[in-house]
Amino acid sequence: MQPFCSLPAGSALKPVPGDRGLPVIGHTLSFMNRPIDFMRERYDKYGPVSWSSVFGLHMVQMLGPDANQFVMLNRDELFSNHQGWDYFIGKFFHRGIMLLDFDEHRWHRRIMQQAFNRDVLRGYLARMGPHIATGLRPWASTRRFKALPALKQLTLDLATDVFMGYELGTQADAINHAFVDTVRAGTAIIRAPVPGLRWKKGLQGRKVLEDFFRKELPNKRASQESDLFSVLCHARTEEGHQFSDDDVINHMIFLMMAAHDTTTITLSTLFYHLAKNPDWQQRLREESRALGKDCIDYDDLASLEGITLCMKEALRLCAPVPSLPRRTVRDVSYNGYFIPAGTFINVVPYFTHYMEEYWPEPERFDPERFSEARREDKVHPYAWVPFGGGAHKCIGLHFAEMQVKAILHQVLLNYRWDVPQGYEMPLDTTSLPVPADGLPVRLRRV
Ligand code: HEM
Repeated sequence: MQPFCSLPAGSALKPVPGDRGLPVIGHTLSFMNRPIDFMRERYDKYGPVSWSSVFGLHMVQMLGPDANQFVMLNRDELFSNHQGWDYFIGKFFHRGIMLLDFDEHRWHRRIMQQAFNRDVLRGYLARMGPHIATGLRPWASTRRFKALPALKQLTLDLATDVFMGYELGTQADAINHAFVDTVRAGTAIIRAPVPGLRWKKGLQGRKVLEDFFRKELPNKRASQESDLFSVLCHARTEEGHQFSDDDVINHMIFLMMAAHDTTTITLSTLFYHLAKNPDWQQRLREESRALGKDCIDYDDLASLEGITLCMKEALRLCAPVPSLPRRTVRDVSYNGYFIPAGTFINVVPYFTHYMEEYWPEPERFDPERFSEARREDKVHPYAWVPFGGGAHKCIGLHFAEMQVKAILHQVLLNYRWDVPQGYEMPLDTTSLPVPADGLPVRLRRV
């Protein structure tokens, strides 16, 4: 064990325990390739607060619901989002709202909130229904169907309409690649622009996206439509605050990323578990049939109870944003430990969701654990945190619920799907967690 730092003279606090790991790469490979086992080992060895070297940084892991609450609520403004996320994705998503802090963040969030109020959400959902129907049609004739690429394509097509208000046409591939590259760049091990590697591709991706949004911006300023791009151009607080052109571009790039991969991951996790649990799949199908309509409306959302339970369980089993980085802006004392200003911190929803201390049989797909009769998530307000918490809590969580329900509803009405007996989905956790094999399923029309 190596102490993280020396203590201030006369301090009654303890130094954070931990160890660096291997020379140069530290614990990066374990952190990326087997995050839950790695965190469990650290937790069992050192407790909820420990340090290790990952991605070239000395990072303090603060594990478990209490630590989540302390860091995410951030009551005394001890933790900077900007300084945490900037190291990983700042080059690709700079000035995205998640990378802003404190007063400046609040200023942007108040404007952005208008793009996510109930009436605006209603408008987005109305746009989605017909696009989903069109997007699902070719699935039936796809040979060797894989859920991940199909869902990714569908959510991207939806985003281009709901977010931007038009079809991308021939530009679709370039924009899709640009997104994939910018997202993957965040977890590059070689953090320098070496041609062909993640970092460089991420920079190129950002440039493609910036040019695209800047070119389209004057049209959006001039018209007033119901898509998100247009809403952001016109959003105005009561005090008259509005986004500049640069703000709109930075927020659009961030929002497309924040919405796209997270929703795709949630849907593929649902696809997997519903394939393995045909009783649940059928229960949800019957619930959808009972609605008696092809496309759901906003007021139907609450009645799709089965999907609500399954979605919560999918988000528990595979948190699309597995860990949240922060950096201390002042010295912090937590649980008797001294954490100096300038320390990288990591809170880990992914690990929290597998802690058997809070979740009975954490590996098991058991949506009923969220039912009113059981409410296992109530064991601690920060035990189930797929959307984070505090000032930076996901602004798109209702959007995500709406989109997942709208898609799954139509999939259930049109298809049934399964996987071979004994199939276990391999997860690639080197960036955001996705099925490593694309999740091949056998799809049939119902
Ligand atoms: C299942 C889907 C989603 C999950 C699991 C998810 C998860 C998260 C998490 C964990 C955070 C907090 C990050 C932090 O504290 O550092 C966050 C923030 C954010 N999310 Fe989501 N998200 C999802 C969908 C969406 C969608 C659909 C949108 C937009 C349409 C969106 C937009 C945002 C934005 C803008 C932030 C930053 C908020 C702020 O800093 O004030 N997310 N999300």
